Amino acid sequence: MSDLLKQLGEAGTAVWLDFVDRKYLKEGGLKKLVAEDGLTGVTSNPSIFEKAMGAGDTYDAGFSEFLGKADASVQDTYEAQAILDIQSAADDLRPVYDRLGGKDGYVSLEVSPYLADGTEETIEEARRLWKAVDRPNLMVKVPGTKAGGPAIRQLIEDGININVTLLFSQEAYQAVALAFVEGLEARVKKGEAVDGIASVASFFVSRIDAQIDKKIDTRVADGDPEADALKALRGKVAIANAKAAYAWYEELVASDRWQKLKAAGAMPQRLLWASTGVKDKAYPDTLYVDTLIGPDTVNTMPPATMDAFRERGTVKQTLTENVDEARHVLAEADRLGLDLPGITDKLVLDGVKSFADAADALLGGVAGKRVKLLGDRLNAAEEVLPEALAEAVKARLETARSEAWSRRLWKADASLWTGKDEGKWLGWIAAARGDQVAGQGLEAFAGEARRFKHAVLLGMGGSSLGPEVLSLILGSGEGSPRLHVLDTTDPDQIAKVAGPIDPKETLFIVSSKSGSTMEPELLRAYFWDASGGQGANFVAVTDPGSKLEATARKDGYAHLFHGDPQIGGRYSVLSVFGMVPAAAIGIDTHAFFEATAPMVFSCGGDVPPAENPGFRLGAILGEAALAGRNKLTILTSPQLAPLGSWLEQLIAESTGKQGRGIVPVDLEPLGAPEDYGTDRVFAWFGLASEEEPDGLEALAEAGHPIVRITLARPELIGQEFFRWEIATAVAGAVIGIDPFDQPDVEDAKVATRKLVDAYEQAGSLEDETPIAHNADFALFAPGNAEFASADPVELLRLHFASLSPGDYAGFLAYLERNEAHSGDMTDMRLAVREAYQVATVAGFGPRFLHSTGQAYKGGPAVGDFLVVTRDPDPDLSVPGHRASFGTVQIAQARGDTDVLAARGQRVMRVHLKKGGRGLPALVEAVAAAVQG
Ligand SMILES: O=C(CO)[C@@H](O)[C@H](O)[C@H](O)[C@H](O)COP(=O)(O)O
Ligand SMILES: O=C[C@H](O)COP(=O)(O)O
Repeated sequence: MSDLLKQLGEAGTAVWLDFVDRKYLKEGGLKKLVAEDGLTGVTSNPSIFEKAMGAGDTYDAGFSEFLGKADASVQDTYEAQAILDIQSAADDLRPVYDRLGGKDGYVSLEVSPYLADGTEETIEEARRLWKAVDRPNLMVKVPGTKAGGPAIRQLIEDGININVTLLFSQEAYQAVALAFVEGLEARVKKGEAVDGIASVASFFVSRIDAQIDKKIDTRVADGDPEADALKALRGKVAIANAKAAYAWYEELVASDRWQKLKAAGAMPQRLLWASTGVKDKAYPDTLYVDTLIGPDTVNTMPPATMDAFRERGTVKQTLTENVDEARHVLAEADRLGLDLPGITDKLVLDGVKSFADAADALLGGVAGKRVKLLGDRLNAAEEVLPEALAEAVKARLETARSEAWSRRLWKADASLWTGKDEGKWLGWIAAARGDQVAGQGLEAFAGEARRFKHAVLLGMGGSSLGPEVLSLILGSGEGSPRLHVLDTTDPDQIAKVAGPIDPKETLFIVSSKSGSTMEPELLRAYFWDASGGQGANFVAVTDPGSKLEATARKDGYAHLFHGDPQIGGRYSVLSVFGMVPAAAIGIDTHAFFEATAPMVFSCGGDVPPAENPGFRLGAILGEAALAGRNKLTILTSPQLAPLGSWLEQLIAESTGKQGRGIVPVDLEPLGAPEDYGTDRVFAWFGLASEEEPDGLEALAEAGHPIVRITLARPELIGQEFFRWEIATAVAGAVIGIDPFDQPDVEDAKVATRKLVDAYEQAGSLEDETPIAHNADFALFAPGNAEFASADPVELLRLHFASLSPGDYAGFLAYLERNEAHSGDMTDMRLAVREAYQVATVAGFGPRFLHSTGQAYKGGPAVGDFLVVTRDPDPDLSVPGHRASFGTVQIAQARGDTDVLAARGQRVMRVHLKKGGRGLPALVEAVAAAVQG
């Protein structure tokens, strides 16, 4: 066997291997090279790990062992394996390191390429990797970018061995060489040792020729008059560039400045030739080794180059040979306008990008394997999309990958949306790991709550819908109270809850982020009075400093739980707003977060968009909306049905604004494919144990887009909270809106407030004149608009007749939310859907005002609304207020109807008459109207 590689090492160029792979290490490949070829080092980079881990199953055992220990992020899952490989390679090289007294025997591990622009992050990561690998013969690789320079200086000062990578130009090399010197000098100044600190400067070779040669070939083909001079430079510039760098190195180590450090024991930063596999097959495959041999250098070779050199390399001191000729080559390149500086600048950027791309591919691959290994610990999602949408989603995910959306979202980068204050609204990400509730004493509170028979939650929207989902899907624990959610001003509904409970045996949870929302304030006043002012039975959940906090303190509430001001209401279920009520009813919040964690990690900033379930879903929702499929139709198995109300608020309030966005459609019974227009996307939620309804598959077959989500058990519902929060934020980025504001909810609140204030003054609401009426109901139109007929059914017919494809019909009832009313609403929806094949939505007021109301007012102006009111009987008065609950409810209906009309929606109000047949009469009239 040839000993050319050994000779190469003896000639001063250390032989390093540019390759790592677990199987190779396990089979003793590296040890063999050390023994037979005098190998003294190893380098790795993101592309190398991508090749090693991306294909095959070598790493699967390692991944599953790691995932078995604890759930972990994709980055940690990958990194744990990379560190094991690097440690193993370092151990194989340890005898070399010991034998050479630390002069060689190193293994390199690169910091994340995503950090190439961040000095502080690079320093932090390098320190972390140094500690984690815990081997003296590790070199941490740091890119020699602008941000990398100061990091290198600091890390050398720390005493960490550094391999500076991605060096292409003389300037960049000289800058990092000086950073290295400065780092050592800083140590000397502090009286710290400088011996034993190793560094290499990785100067890339073949990539330069690949670019220069391409330029030369184009110009020659184009008949450049300097064709001969250009051709003479082919395959020469990269080597000349490397030789010039070495010449500068020689000057540096001869300088007084360096000699002082040398006297203190410092080792020089060797030049390492990287990218030494030839790219042009016309060149000898040992070109970038043969030509770059000289003292105190390193050549890191891919296996094929190493094999080639072993067979036919030439060992000769070439680096210091023909230096003048090298300078001439560089001068010629300059004279001929080949723009080496431009090329090297671009190569740095391309290099960072290509390592980032490799890291994306690697992390994407690991994410895929992780999903398989997690099995049903992670909720499944399966998508069936029509071709055009599938293409658009694919393209969006690729854009999102190259623009680093997942990392940017996790870093709260507002430029992902409209660049306003979005970055201040991402507290829900940390909350999903349980961070927001940690230390709030939920376990003790859960224990205390067991003395109550009932728990009544008073709150709206983000403060009520999440807790309702948790209580309806998971139920109360043994011995813990039952939860009743009151998010209404409807007197019947309030009485339904107030009637059966004994306030002394009831825990009241007053929940309002702002602490100033009207409904919970009125409900608080009502139940405070009913309880006889029992502070021990009340707890408050609110943001710090709110009006509710002041009330809770004044009235001696048993507990005050603070929310995070960086979490908007609809994103707050995994913070105290969801978890305090959950704890109160005996849900083990610790176990809940543990069950949620796999999705939080799957949706992590380190998981590229295509493999990231939250980003995938967000891309689907966003692209579908852009293509006119903006009605997200929620279908669920019976047990998961309560999720829809929470989802409605999240989607509608986050995306429905500026005339754009997604209108969620919940509780509309599943129909046949022809019942639906082309404006739908379907989301199905089911438990693995439940049967999927027939008909779902028919929708997919008919070309409707469907995402099917399956949970192994109900306790995994927290995963859907997080998946959909991420997806909604991403859809917002695709649609181009701020998913964290709700500009139109406020308008309805203002309109209501005006009416209620007027009532408090005058004792009555302003009179209105119906446009038509019959024995059962009267019809009102905003602004008392003129209508063509006085026949209510005819007016309803005209109202619905304006529906065209892509529109939707809405039924908004300011009534008790009960089964009978819900059933009647469903009947009206189905009648309209059957007649016009449009999407239909329904909501109970004022509950929907804090949820879908945003999209109805601010979203696409294609809604056709019927608002239903009645005079409550009996009404309920609110202690300390002139206006009763019933009056407030009517005021809310009238105020919102006016705002809807002002936003260009078609809207009519139907007032059910006292003594009439109620909602069934309207059901009949609607059926007659749409059939007529
Ligand atoms: O460690 C280093 C440099 O320190 C090497 O792994 C370096 O990244 C590689 O040699 C290059 O990335 C390979 O470049 P190329 O052959 O793909 O052009
Ligand atoms: O979703 C939010 C609702 O409008 C309620 O807001 P709040 O929690 O500040 O009372």
